[in-house]
Amino acid sequence: MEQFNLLSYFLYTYDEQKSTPTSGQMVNIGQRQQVGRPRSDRYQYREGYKDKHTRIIRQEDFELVPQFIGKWFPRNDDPSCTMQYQLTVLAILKPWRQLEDLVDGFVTVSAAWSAFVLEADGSFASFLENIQYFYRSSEQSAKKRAQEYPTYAPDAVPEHLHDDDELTAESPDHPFDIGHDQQLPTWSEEDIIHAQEAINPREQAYAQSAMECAYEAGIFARDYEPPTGAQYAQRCSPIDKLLFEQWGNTLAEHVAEGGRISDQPPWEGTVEDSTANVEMAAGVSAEDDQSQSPPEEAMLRDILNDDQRLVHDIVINHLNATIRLSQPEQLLMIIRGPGGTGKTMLINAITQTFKELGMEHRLAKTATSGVAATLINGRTLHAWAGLPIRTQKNDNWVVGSPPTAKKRMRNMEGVEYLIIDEKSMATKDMLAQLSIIASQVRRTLDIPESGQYFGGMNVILCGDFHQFPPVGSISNALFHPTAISPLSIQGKEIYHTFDKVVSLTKQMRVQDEGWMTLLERLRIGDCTKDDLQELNKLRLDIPKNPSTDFQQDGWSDAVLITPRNSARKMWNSSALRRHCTRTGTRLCSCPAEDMIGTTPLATNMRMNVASIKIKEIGNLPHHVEIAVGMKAMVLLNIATEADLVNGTRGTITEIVLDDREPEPFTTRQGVTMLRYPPAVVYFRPNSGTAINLEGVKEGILPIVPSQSKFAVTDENGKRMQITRRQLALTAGYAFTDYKGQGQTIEYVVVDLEPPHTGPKMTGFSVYVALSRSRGRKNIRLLRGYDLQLFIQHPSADLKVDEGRLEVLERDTRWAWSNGKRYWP
Ligand SMILES: Nc1ncnc2c1ncn2[C@@H]1O[C@H](COP(=O)(O)OP(=O)(O)OP(=O)(O)O)[C@@H](O)[C@H]1O
Repeated sequence: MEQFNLLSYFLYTYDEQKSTPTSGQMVNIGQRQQVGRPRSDRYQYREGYKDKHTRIIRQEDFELVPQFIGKWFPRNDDPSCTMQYQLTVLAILKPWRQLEDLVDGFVTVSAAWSAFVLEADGSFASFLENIQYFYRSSEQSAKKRAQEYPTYAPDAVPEHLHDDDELTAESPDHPFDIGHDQQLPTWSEEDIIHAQEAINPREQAYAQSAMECAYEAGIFARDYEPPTGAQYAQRCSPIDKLLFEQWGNTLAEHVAEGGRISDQPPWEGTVEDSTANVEMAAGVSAEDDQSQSPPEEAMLRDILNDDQRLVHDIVINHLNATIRLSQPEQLLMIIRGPGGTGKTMLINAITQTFKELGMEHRLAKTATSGVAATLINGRTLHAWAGLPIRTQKNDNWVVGSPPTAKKRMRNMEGVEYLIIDEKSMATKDMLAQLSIIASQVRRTLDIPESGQYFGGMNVILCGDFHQFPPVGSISNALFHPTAISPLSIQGKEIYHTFDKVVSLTKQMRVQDEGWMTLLERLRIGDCTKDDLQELNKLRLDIPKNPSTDFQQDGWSDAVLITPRNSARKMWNSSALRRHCTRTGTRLCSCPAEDMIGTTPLATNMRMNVASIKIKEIGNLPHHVEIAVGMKAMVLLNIATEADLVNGTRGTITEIVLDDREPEPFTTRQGVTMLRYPPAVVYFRPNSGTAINLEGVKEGILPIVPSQSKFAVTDENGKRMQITRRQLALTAGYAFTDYKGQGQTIEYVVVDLEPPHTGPKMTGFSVYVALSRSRGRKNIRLLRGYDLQLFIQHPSADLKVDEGRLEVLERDTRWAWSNGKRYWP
């Protein structure tokens, strides 16, 4: 074995404990008998090393493929890394025990290398050839790409490769021609795109198998060729561009300023999908769907069910006492209720009554997420109260920076009632911070000291603890008993002072009784055998189930809810190609525009950026694919007040290209590769919009590229600040379960297959995903699921807290129904 090199040592030998009988042998006590393969050769380790082990040479027909972890091997034609190349190859192919054996008495590495090359056998040459093959292939594809698409990456292919000569095995880059002076770029455009799109193989496998189910079910064809003859979008003029930028700034101000623009009919925000282009499926008539659009003049309180009405009346009764200056005791109330029981509708009804009484300035509506805030025409709690995103030791978040302090004063002035929706995502820390900030601001506003939490402000927590818990850890959730930091201890105390509790129980979204009871049991992990059979009937991957016609209106644009981004991306990509093929529209790929100051990034820097996580570059993707008429979703809070927030869904109605855009190039796959993000895309949000910009059609909002700034270290270790411009948009045919929270979806395909990587699925995520539809007619399961999530409660701690809330609710209802109206 002395002559084994590192590669052959690992490929052809393995380690085993001396006492274990080897495979291929059968040992009989008494009479030793050998059956099967002959015994393998064994070698002792050197004295002092692994005494109880032997090294065994593998049987001849045993095949292993080596996988080298780490960066690619250095190339043989780059003089700057010749020594590294030679040492790497020697380390792998030359037998050695100590590192100095690599040079074997020679003075220089290059002399040791030459001596070794002279004696090396054929396998050595093919090993080197394989290393170099990678570089040759990479250059070939870069060259091909440059020919196909000259404007896309003019700097990616060096001048000398633009000639027509094919590189062959006899070309100057033969493995033994070391040291000629070709200076090639380290990365090709292909490498950069690979790095940008790099995805964990297990994630990829998860997504790929989701797509296989979709192909089998007839949701997508395996190949689509978007039409290349379709009309190109127009370029804008430099003057138009200024106007678009102005629009972008006007919208952006509505995040920073927080000023209301106009009043939106409250019910508009409760409707998930624009049904304008989507015909109702058989059996669900437009009349059935009246719940979505109450008549214009109706007072929403008139259509509330009994539970909704009880909450409404408790709050308004308190308001009336406040108006009469009766100084009612502080209202700290919890509204509970499974998804679809009308919490959002109730908040909108309460708002309407506040308005009717001329008291809207006394009410602030917030939610823990942007989408939930939009649905109630409110703000995120963080933005409204100026809550710190991350608290650091010396961070003076209580007083806040001057702009934050000013914003808090403006938002809280006059407010006596605060609604916080989506309480499942609120944390104990958040509640404590809010209480401290509100008390501090109210003191500044000269509101008499009450010694109460939130400075005496009335607070209503609304939502369903069975939906997503806070980002990070479930132990931060309000219901969870863990409280270690002073803030969370205080938050827990505050949460426990909420004493008025009402649950909404009547299901208003789901119209299918059987599905409703199944969801009720699923919520508490109490599904029966029949429930599971019922679920199986909805699975698309069970051949005996009746097939669903995915060409039919409604189903033809069904939305996927999946736990993983990888599956979301692949589904969106296919759905977008299907859209372009169906409608004859052009598919454009828009790259992000990255600059250092006014200079575009060099190739190596682009490669550095490609490998950074998208979250660290402001959530603006490397590429965005768009087409006119496509369903899209907004990725950032572009304009909270204009309902353009992270998760807003809508349709792209028009694309206008950047004025610098060169003649667009279309790939063989039918994708038009743009050089810059478009100057503007016009977007029609499904939930309507409260703002109308001059020069823009009603109901449409212009989206201009968003900007993010981030830092990257260059080859010399210097930090460089990069500005990225990109559309904060993605296709909206699939989204993650997290983004599904709070939405009603007309036709939905749900993927519950346990992911292979990352956080596990929970009872919460399964419940959120399955409770988006109105019934079994409109929902399908893409494939299997983890049974456990259906038969065990999602959280024992939640169960305990629910017991406590039930007692409070009994008291609340008893007092109310016995004529005690709480407040004078
Ligand atoms: N009293 C009512 N009369 C008619 N329709 C209603 C009523 N309450 C709610 N709805 C309708 O029921 C559907 C679900 O209501 P809503 O979105 O308010 O529920 P939710 O409890 O907020 O759901 P989630 O927890 O999933 O966000 C909506 O389409 C809404 O318009």
